[in-house]
Amino acid sequence: MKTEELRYLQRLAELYPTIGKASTEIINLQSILNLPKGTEHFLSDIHGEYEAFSHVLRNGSGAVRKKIDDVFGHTLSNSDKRSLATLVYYPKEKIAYVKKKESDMQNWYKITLYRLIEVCKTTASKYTRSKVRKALPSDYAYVIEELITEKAEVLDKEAYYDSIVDTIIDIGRAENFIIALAELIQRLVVDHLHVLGDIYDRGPGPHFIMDRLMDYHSLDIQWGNHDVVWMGAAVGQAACMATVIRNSIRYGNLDILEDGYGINMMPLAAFAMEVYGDDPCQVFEVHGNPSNYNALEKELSRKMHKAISIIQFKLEGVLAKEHPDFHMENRCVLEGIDPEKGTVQLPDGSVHNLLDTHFPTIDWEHPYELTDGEKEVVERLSSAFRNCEKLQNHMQLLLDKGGLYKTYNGNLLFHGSIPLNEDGTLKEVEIYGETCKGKALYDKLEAYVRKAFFTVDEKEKKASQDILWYIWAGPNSPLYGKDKMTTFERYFIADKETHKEKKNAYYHLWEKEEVVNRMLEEFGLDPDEGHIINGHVPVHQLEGENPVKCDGKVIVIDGGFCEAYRNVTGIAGYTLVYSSYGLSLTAHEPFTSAEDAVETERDIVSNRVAVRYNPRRALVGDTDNGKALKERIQELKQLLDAYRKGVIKEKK
Ligand SMILES: O=P(O)(O)OC[C@H]1O[C@](O)(COP(=O)(O)O)[C@@H](O)[C@@H]1O
Ligand SMILES: [Mn+2]
Repeated sequence: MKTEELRYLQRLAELYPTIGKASTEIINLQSILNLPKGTEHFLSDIHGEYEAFSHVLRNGSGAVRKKIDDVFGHTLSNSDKRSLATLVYYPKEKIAYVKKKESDMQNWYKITLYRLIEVCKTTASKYTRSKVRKALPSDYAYVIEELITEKAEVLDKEAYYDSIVDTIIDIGRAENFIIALAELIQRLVVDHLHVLGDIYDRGPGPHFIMDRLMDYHSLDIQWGNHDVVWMGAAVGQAACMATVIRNSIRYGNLDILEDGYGINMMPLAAFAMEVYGDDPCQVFEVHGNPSNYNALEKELSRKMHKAISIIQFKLEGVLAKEHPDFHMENRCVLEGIDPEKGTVQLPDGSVHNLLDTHFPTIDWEHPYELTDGEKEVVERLSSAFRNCEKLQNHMQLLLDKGGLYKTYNGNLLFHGSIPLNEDGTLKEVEIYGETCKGKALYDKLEAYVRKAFFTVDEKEKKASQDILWYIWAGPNSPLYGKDKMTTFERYFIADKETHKEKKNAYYHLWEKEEVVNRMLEEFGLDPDEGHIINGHVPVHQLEGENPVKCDGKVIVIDGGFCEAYRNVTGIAGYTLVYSSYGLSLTAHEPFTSAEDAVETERDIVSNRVAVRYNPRRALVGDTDNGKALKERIQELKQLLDAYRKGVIKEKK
């Protein structure tokens, strides 16, 4: 035996100091391998829609309802099953609703408790006892364990369960207990959550989503371009910060910054009032014209919207010039403005009339230079972002649980795309003088994201922070995946041709099997078994687009959590569930409200489409975790051998 091997086994022996202990662990691990694989749940492009997100987590994209169907089959009516499902999603609200109508609550409690216990039993049966125990609410851990574990030695099981349930009702704990069971079912139905990016922007509640993710039991996140621009804002990258503020104002969501994160917008408001006081700022209308704003607030929002947009265009011009290798010179738009004629010449040479010609802060000799007033706004806001504890905690979660991509149980997950050439080969991208492609490109960019937060070298910090802006909107950024971001054009030019953003080759080559196979192989995955799963581009269901590409090898799950994009998607998004039976895609109807969900008992799951059935039920042994467990078993067997051969001494 080599010395390193021996040293490793000696360390293992500290954890399993006897033949007995090592043997027990082998048996335990071996039994886990034979349990069904846990269910994975994939969500993407949540875009601040907290309520819809919360609903989908509660119902596991149909996984809860499927469990109820499995447990009760034809023994319960459809309407009873629907009621039970709603109770699992919204236990508190549903109980309150039932109380208004039901005359015999004692009886309802009893029936409901029995039904929930049955669902819990089946849901828990695919996990080890110790895993279930960890998921149990501490108040009721003991009782629930009693109720969901088969009691072989109790002769009159019915009487035993009856007495427990009756006691729960008698002592007035039925409601609490029902809530605890419902939440336990929600938790056990989904073993692991994947969030494929774009948690932030457009919708009103990204901070609530982050809070919920903070205490989610098992998760990973693939950063979206919108998440990365928030990371940029959090480290004080000024162009990213201006973008985040602009997006928040544009969607009438300043509350997120002010109330959610406690970032005071007064410096920007005061500046906007001073500089754009008489300017109606018509092209900076707030999206959706929020009804909760009064006329004055709307006017102020437009001024702030314009003020921060101009700041953003200036900062972007500076960055694009500073980093020619980013190839974002087409974002140097201000220099093309002819203030006299009221036109702009875009970097492609085309000239267009401007919809707004009032630029009081632009010095035409130096169009990208911030005025003193703008500088002060940027400095004060940047300090507020950098010092916001809650924002920093949320970003820390993105760093801890997230990355630019993930390989998990044979599948490749990322938010946007993989830069490709038209011939399907991986595209070489230059980052600060180094060219890389495919996985290496992803790895390099991810390292820069982390450096942006943690490096102490000032030069490296600035370079890394600027990369965050590149990832947000750069032409070869895998997360952005389009040739340019036409934000300026959308505000200032009527001609829609100038608004077009061309998607990179990935978005049509994803139908070509040999290209998809190559991408999977690039990330070390088996192309016969694996799938690529991504979000970022809304699936235009209304135009007949299918979220499943390349015969099921690529699955696109951005479908329209984002309300603003509902007119093209037509539905409220796709989510994916990967259980031991296979992969299934769920289409969701628009979510209205929790009250509506409780009253109408609607699942908002409009249909579930199988993408792939497993030929046999997948077991833990087939998963990545299973592979790790098998390795551990091998090591433990070597340890046993070492004990038996006397190479290592037992410590009794
Ligand atoms: O419609 P909005 O919110 O103004 O956003 C438009 C911008 O958002 C983007 O689509 C990026 O956001 P997504 O990552 O959600 O697609 C840009 O390509 C586009 O310029
Ligand atoms: Mn995106």
